[in-house]
Amino acid sequence: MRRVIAQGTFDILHPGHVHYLSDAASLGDELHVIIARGENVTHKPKPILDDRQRRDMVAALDVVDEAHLGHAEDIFVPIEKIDPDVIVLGYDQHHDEAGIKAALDARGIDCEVTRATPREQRHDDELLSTGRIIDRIVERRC
Ligand SMILES: Cc1cc2nc3c(=O)[nH]c(=O)nc-3n(C[C@H](O)[C@H](O)[C@H](O)COP(=O)(O)O)c2cc1C
Ligand SMILES: Nc1ncnc2c1ncn2[C@@H]1O[C@H](COP(=O)(O)OP(=O)(O)OP(=O)(O)O)[C@@H](O)[C@H]1O
Repeated sequence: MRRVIAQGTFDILHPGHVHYLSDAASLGDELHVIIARGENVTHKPKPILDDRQRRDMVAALDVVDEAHLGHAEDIFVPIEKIDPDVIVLGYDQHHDEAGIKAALDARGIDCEVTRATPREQRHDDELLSTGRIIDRIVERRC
């Protein structure tokens, strides 16, 4: 049984999220997804949807075996519990593979770190970013 971890904010789901999670699921037998706590999202505007709603929507996707709310202070706590064989970073995530791998090694967690592929736009007007969906809502409804 090869366990895989994917992670992210997942605020307002779109086909890019489904692509990332399907890509991650294809690398093993069981996909666990860690949902970032809103309080820890500091590199972009805070999510619109709360932690539990984002977790519940990710958990409802067919490719996902289990969705976990992230830890508030230590991102390695859920990883130690899940004990994955591979962690799949998103294609555009700011985390650096070597840095994560070194931190895992320092904690005695033996696991690969790899990166997912991007999903290209399939038709004009397809929105593959939560930020762009929010921009369009503001443009059309405000
Ligand atoms: C391996 C890994 C584990 C993570 N675990 C947690 C966690 O337990 N709690 C949390 O709030 N954020 C956690 N994060 C951070 C977020 O999931 C995410 O990296 C960050 O918010 C960027 O998400 P975005 O790609 O949706 O912008 C983790 C990140 C990585 C790379
Ligand atoms: N078009 C896409 N193709 C592949 N993966 C994607 C795509 N869009 C988002 N993801 C992945 O989904 C995960 C969660 O993404 P996130 O919640 O940051 O969504 P986002 O739409 O990129 O958000 P924002 O527009 O606010 O930056 C990340 O790992 C990201 O790389």
